[in-house]
Amino acid sequence: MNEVLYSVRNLTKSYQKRVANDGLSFDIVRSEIFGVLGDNGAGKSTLVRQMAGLTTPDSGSIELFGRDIRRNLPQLRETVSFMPQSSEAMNRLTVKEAIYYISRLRGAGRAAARAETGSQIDAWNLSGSAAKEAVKLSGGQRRLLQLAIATTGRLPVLLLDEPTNDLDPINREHVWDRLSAINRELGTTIFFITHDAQEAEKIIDRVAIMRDGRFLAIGTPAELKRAQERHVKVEYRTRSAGGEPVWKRYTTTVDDLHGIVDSLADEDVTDLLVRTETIEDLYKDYVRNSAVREPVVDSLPDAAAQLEMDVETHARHGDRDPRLDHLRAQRHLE
Ligand SMILES: Nc1ncnc2c1ncn2[C@@H]1O[C@H](COP(=O)(O)OP(=O)(O)OP(=O)(O)O)[C@@H](O)[C@H]1O
Repeated sequence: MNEVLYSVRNLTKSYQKRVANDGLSFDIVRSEIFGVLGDNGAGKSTLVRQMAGLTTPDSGSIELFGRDIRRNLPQLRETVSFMPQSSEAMNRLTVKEAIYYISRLRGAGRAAARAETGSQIDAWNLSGSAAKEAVKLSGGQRRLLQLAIATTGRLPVLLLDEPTNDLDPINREHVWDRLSAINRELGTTIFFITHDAQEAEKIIDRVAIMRDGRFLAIGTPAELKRAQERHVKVEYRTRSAGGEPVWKRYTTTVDDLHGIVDSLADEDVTDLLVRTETIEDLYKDYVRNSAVREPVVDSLPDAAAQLEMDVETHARHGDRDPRLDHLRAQRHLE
């Protein structure tokens, strides 16, 4: 059942002359995991802060369950838990106290709040710092505390502004696994902003790629990748150029892969990576080429056009290479 939970229409927000959100329209359905990727200053935090009712739009609307959020702030507070990029509100409380009081504020009795505090401390790898004041935590521990606070009380919607910022690789993986488990077990709807596309991709149902206050693309990872069908990335480090090792990177098709890999036999290759394209690759493509791309999934260039673009980019950079010649011959680009 695709019940629309959030409905955002023509949302516009400017700061002085800077347009931070430029006519955004999209829905979030119940129990989905929706991620927003975008470059610095794209307008992501502005968007999520408006969805949390903390910033007022200049124009457009944000509805939650069909009702304007600004006219229903009590409903918003009971339904939505927002984790900002940073917060000092709990600085003077210990980890244990912060979670306990949030649990109480969200309706738990004393015993239930104590139990929830214990389980949240375990769930978010905070047992080593339970008695520490928030102000004395490291950046990563503070992020884990923010996540513990956001998920305390099991509100049905989570809005998370960069949930894995400051975290080491193991905790990053843990956070994505945990968010996925919360979504699966409780049906929690999760909307987040991230720069951690590679990891986030594992749990995302839909993703939007944002730049200059607009969505360049929005859809499921499979929809966005449709245009890159059968595309693979080949990256290798070689010393054959003489002297210093250099990394070389190509986008190619599965059909052309054999020729490329065969040709590497004559090179002094020290590292080789062959992988399918990720959402992070798509994000970089969209952001770098945003001036020439149309802002909807349906108008993504087809696979051949994408390949042509990549090969031309290498050619413009004067990157002459036998493998590129091979590609050009294959695709009759010259
Ligand atoms: N309170 C504010 N006053 C003035 N300008 C602001 C304010 N908040 C954001 N902006 C501007 O609006 C634009 C979008 O900012 P926003 O924080 O939404 O971007 P972001 O995509 O979240 O960036 P980042 O990934 O760097 O966190 C930026 O140009 C920023 O300088």
